[in-house]
Amino acid sequence: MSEEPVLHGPPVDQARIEKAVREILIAVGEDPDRDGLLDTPARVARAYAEQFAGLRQEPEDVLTTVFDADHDEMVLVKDIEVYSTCEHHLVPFHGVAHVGYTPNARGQITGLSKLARLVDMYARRPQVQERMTSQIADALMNTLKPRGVIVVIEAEHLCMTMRGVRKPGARTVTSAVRGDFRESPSTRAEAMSLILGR
Ligand SMILES: Nc1nc2c(ncn2[C@@H]2O[C@H](COP(=O)(O)OP(=O)(O)OP(=O)(O)O)[C@@H](O)[C@H]2O)c(=O)[nH]1
Ligand SMILES: [Zn+2]
Repeated sequence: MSEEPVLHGPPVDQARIEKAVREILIAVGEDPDRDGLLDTPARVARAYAEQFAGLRQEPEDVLTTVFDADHDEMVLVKDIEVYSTCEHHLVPFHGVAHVGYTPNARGQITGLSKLARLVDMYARRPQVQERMTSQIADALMNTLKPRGVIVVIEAEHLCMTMRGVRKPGARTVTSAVRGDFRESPSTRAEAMSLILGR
């Protein structure tokens, strides 16, 4: 489905972002009134409204479809492309997320796309990778009540590549395991081998 996401709370204050971006341009020694930069503050405001839309969404807005199915074994969606914004430098980090769960005894499952939507929702906030990983796992546990959840995110942080320590290619891997993935080493090992077996 391509429906517009439900957003809660006041809309992004675009005028305020525009004012701030103009100030930043002046502060770095640019002329915000030159031709190429005239529309930049408004563009950044629109881009931020999109990049941070997840601040005004909750998991229930995204995990809208729950089916009863006769399947109570692992479901895993691999290689969900993820773009987020590092909350320390406001530059992107990007990579892939792998999200798996074991349905509960009733065999309750959700639409596969909803797992990717959940990743997107948390990615569209100022983030650190560790928190985003746990938030996705906890949201799935709370809404779908599965027997367990595993979330693994592999990402490259532009704050580590384009600036600062400058280590292009360094990838950060984070994982969050809940329920049977935490308790049972064999369940976790099965998921990890499916995730790593490309
Ligand atoms: N744990 C964690 N750290 C992150 C993430 N994104 C960025 N960082 C780190 O946040 C840290 C911020 O460190 P500071 O020393 O406060 O900032 P800084 O002077 O800009 O640090 P450098 O990046 O080392 O130049 C850096 O080490 C970043 O690599 C993330 O998702 N998780
Ligand atoms: Zn950063």
